[in-house]
Amino acid sequence: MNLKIAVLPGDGIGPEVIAQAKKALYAIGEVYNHEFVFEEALMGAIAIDKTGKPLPEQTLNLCLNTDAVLFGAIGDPKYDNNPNAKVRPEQGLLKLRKELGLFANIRPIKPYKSLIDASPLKREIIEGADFTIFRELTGGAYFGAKTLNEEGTHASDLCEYSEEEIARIAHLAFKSAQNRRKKLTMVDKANVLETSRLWRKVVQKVGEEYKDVALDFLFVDNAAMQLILNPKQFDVILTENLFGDILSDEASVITGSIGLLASASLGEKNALFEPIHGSYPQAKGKNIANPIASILSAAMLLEHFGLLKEANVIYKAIEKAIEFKVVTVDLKSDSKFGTNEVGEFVSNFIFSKDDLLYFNNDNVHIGQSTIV
Ligand SMILES: NC(=O)c1ccc[n+]([C@@H]2O[C@H](COP(=O)([O-])OP(=O)(O)OC[C@H]3O[C@@H](n4cnc5c(N)ncnc54)[C@H](O)[C@@H]3O)[C@@H](O)[C@H]2O)c1
Ligand SMILES: CC(C)[C@H](C(=O)O)[C@@H](O)C(=O)O
Ligand SMILES: [Mg+2]
Repeated sequence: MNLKIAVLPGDGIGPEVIAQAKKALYAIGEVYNHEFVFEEALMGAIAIDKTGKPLPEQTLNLCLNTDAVLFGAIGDPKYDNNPNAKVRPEQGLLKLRKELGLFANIRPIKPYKSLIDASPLKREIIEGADFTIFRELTGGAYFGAKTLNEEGTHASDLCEYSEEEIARIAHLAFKSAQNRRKKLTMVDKANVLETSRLWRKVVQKVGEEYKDVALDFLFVDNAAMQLILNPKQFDVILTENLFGDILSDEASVITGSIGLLASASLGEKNALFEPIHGSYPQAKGKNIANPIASILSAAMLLEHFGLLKEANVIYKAIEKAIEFKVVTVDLKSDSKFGTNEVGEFVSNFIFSKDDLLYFNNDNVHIGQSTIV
């Protein structure tokens, strides 16, 4: 298969983790005879520094005219700590999501067996948890009208949703539930918010077309608690933009690190793949950021194009990296391995075609060669 992939490394740890995802895709291309053509472009704080804009036209045009986008992370403390900044890195990402029509952000959450103890939650609570969050990505308070009065003393963010915006992601979430354990939990704040009541009404109506899926509802405050108390109860969670953002960071704790969580952002025509974490500026340039979320985002990209065998090789490589403890310090505080070594392990695993992997003397070997 030939795929043109726009790569937006972004800020902070973005370039380091995306380099590892690219390595994995390159190895897949070589081993399975696919041609992946990568083209890099600017977005975020780095784009503001170089062009004055967080999403330059050139980047947007590239993303609109490509098969898929692989995105790292954006954001920089110089903007986070300055509420008066009018131009901000995050505007680039939001504009890109809107322009590409990426209304559904899919965030799978499943702890790895050998990492159960990396989570601060008890084994019996998280073992067997396996769910996916469908987060609406182009509506809600993120995109509604924003105001700030002249004195700078009063501000507002309008939260708006239309029936159509809710229905299109609801269909995707129900279809996903049909292929899983057939349960969909809609999370909202329908006891307070008008938009949430519209969500409930529309989701109930859409649900009539998916009678084999059990639909239930949770208020978001309770959902935040249930995620930690009993995450096994969830199969597919469907929610609006802001709640999905917050709940998915919370859910990452179940897996042991936010550095493990990947996502796919899908629209009618375009697709973007991104880790759920941010630019983690404290780790920039230190070779300590976990690249697994980005590598798994690349695997989701392959899956999106029907390259299931190839995606599974990456999933297996990550499982092996975790099993052999070739992981970054977020997962093992005394680890001697960094971002690059995890990425090397994964690409070596792909090139080795799963050939006799073993561990001795603190090194991982494939066949006769030492790979980390
Ligand atoms: N999609 C995105 O680009 C995105 C997402 C979230 C935040 N941000 C931006 O990132 C900047 C920092 O935000 P933040 O500190 O709230 O969130 P963050 O996700 O960057 O980091 C929060 C914490 O998560 C952990 N973490 C994150 N990524 C990790 C990784 N790959 N490996 C290991 N640990 C990791 C670290 O402990 C870190 O302190 C801000 O400017 C914010 O706007 C961007
Ligand atoms: C950086 C920010 C705009 C973004 C969001 O809130 O959507 C991030 O937190 C995410 O989860 O992708
Ligand atoms: Mg977020």
